Amino acid sequence: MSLEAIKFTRSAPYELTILDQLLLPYTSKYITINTIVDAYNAIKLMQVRGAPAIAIVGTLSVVVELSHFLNGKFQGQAHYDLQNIQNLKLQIIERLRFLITSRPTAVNLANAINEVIEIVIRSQATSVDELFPEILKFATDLYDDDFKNNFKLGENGKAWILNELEKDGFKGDFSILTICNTGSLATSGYGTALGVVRSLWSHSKEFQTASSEDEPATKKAKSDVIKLSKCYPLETRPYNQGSRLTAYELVYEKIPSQLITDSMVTYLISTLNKDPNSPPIKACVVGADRIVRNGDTANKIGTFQLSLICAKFGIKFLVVAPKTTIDLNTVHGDDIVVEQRPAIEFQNVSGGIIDPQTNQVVRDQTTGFAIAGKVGVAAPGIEVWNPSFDVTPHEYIDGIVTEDGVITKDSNGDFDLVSLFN
Ligand SMILES: CSC[C@H]1O[C@H](OP(=O)(O)O)[C@H](O)[C@@H]1O
Repeated sequence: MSLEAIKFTRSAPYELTILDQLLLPYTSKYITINTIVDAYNAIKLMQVRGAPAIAIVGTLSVVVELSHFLNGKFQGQAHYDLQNIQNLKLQIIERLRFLITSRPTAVNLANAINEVIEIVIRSQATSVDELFPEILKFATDLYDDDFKNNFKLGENGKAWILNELEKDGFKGDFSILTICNTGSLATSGYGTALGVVRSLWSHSKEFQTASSEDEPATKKAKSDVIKLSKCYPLETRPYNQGSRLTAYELVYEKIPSQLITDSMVTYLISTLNKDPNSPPIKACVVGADRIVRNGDTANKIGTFQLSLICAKFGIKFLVVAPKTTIDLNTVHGDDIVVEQRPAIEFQNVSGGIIDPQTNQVVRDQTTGFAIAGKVGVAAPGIEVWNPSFDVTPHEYIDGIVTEDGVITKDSNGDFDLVSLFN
């Protein structure tokens, strides 16, 4: 098992490989990215996905492509005029603008690639050799900053949730909801919203259940400690990032969890939160693909209705994302372009072939890889609507967790995200 979505060799020969997430959770297989077009295809197909991860893979693909040209690996290639730096710059920019179109909603990719374009335009380099180090530095800094920021997101989100529950007079164990995949598989590692779950679970482990020799007062004190007891990831139809990827990460981390379908949320909350013996759901953490100036947030389809359900039940609803996911140039969520995915991704379900006798996935005897398969789940001829994301109005968001802290709304119900960049 591996949770490392992206592997990159930081010295020559530069090598970029990605974990093919279409094969998870049954097969861990890395595929090599040699060119910008390889990255475009892998991102478009969602072999790699998650707003931060696709930005990192996109920028690193420029590094490996240029390094291969420098090493003569692509002899006779048609893309670049290596004898004329101005022509070369225009050719790189053209390929970068193509890369951005692979997934239009997640702003991280566009933000990162536009910064690479700026580097290319402003560079005084007179050759690829001189331009290459500038792009390499940007790409590796993006990777490293994302990883550092994810731990800050986790800690900031953990502290805010625990503090809010304490302010509400809550005591003891609680549960948490999350949708899609926002963990190590969507980022450089640790994750955004799922990083908050990881940080909350680390906190809980400090207060393992009271041992038998503990004094009664100590036992009571430990039982009053506000701590995460369980995570409920949503399956996240139709691509099943929750059941395939988040569940895979939660099992790997041994975080107590129970997978639910997207349609079970309301009934789970209404029954669990009435049961005095069950840790109630008190928070929901979700990722983001684009947070616009007023706080409206594009995220995986199903997030908007999840926010409405949380509002109904008084459950804290947090968007967790690095500042690279904020788009101040777009003011309102109505102006976000929501990517439509192919109907076939809804009409079919992909996974590992199951042996009906053992109910275990069937594996290739040589490679150990699961035998992949698809089954149709929609009536032939029925039209489908398959938006990859929806837009949650900021009214239903209690806080936006960033690496610089948790932003909450002012007395007018408005978020001030501009202050994050001053
Ligand atoms: C930290 S990942 C952010 C975001 O990306 C996911 O979408 P996809 O799996 O289609 O790339 C999901 O919306 C996550 O919340």
